[in-house]
Amino acid sequence: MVHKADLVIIGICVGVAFGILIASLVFFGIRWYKRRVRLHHHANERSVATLPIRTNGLETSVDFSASLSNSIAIKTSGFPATNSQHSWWSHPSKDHFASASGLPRYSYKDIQKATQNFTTILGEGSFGPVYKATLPTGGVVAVKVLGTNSKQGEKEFFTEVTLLGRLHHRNLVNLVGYCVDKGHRMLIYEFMSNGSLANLLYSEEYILSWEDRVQIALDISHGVEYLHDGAVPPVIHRDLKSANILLDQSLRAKVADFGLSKEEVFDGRNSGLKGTYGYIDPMYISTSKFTTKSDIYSFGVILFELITAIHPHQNLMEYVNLAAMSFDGVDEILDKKLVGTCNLEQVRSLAAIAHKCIHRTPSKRPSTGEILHAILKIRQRRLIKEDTMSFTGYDSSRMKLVNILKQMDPRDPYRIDITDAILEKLYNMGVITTRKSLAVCENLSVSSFCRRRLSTILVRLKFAEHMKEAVTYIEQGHIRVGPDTVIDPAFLVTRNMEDFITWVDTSKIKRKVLEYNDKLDDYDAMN
Ligand SMILES: Nc1ncnc2c1ncn2[C@@H]1O[C@H](COP(=O)(O)OP(=O)(O)OP(=O)(O)O)[C@@H](O)[C@H]1O
Repeated sequence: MVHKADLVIIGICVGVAFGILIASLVFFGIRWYKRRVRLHHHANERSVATLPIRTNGLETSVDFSASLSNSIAIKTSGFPATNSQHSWWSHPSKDHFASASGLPRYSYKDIQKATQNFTTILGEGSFGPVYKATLPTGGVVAVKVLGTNSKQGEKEFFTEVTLLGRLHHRNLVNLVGYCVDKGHRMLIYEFMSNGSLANLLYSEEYILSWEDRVQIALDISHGVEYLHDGAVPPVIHRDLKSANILLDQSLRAKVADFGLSKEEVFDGRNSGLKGTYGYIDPMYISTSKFTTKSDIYSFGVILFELITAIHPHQNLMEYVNLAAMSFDGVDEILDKKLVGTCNLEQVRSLAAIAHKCIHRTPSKRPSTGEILHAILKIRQRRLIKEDTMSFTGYDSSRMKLVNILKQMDPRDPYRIDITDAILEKLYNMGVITTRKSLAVCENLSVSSFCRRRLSTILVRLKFAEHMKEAVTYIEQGHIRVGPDTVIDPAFLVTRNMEDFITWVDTSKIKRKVLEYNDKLDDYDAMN
């Protein structure tokens, strides 16, 4: 009996102890849970559980806690320490470590001071002005101020902060902080001292060398490859263009403005399209489906810009399509600042890659990895060192001329008739739109591409007009234009109009050219 009572007491004690244990677990569990909820709530600042980010063209939601842990993991591996950014500012705001993105958050006052009360404007984009900000430590950043009353802007703002907190690559323009204060929203980026690729490419004064351009193409492909294949989930840029490629002090290129949901393109009505005209994949226009291959199309357009320095808004594609009609057509549309300074074989190889990128069928366009590999091969390929005149270009141009001349009637004593035959040929090729003489061709209303191509041909043909037994002499490697004058055939294939004119001015040939032009005028008068 006693034995039984002992057992009951022991049972009760064990039960009570077990109860206390369970109660403690529940108590601490609830405390832990509440703490987590508080932290989570704090992380979302305004009790927003998820924020939309754009991935692969689809709206999706990112769990903040996951995004936070991701951003921290990324930052510790590749991003300059957040603490060092903290020390850039004299009085960082209290909650400068924004948990949403893992990026530091700064006060309006901080930025106002760093931008000298917003007087250091760098430029203005569709989201608002961008200012240069100098930090107390001397560090420089770029501050993009988003429009205060733009609803879209607010969404972009959170989208970008969240997304950029997770993304990091040396060929992306990194977000280094942000500001939400008194209704102001700003994105703080690393400063790119050489501005945009578009600015440099289209500047009158600046010359981007061929080597720089190949390196820029490589840098862009690295950045886009990271977005497409390195980021999880993958990111489609949606607005790749030369204005969104920024260059640092060593001219290394970084992709900017990714992760932004762009405004619709305005074309007089609601287009529903996003991106920038001239860079938009035609397949996206017809299907409204935006994929990584649409980015590849835009990248192809940038590659053609690098080769030609022709802006997509200035009929770049028209030039490209016409140039595609012959193997070396791209030589004719090569940026004139590069003529004689680069290897034409490399130019053609890069153009071939660009052509693949703009293939009509998206699935036939290469991946960024493939593009990267192909550009690397161009750079690494051992090519014969050439001086200012590329022999590849020289030979092919010379052959072209020889072929044109060969197709003329060599028995014809009158050069004027030869000219006419050439015109006929150019007319049939679609290079010129009317069969007038060469002398007036320059004034014809031909497309700008044709004019450029025509001027090249004109330079060559004007010489041809003064040749005696032109074909024979060209084939022998020199040209006799009179009893005493032999022209270096290199001038026949020069693609630099200015060099040609200078040379003509200082040579005996000038008189001949003038005589020839007079003859043509007479010929025109007769017809
Ligand atoms: N991180 C940066 N460093 C230096 N300059 C910058 C930086 N970011 C933007 N800029 C400059 O600020 C200007 C505006 O840039 P922003 O990205 O807002 O517009 P955009 O790309 O030119 O046009 P859009 O917004 O229509 O795409 C441009 O001249 C750009 O070169």
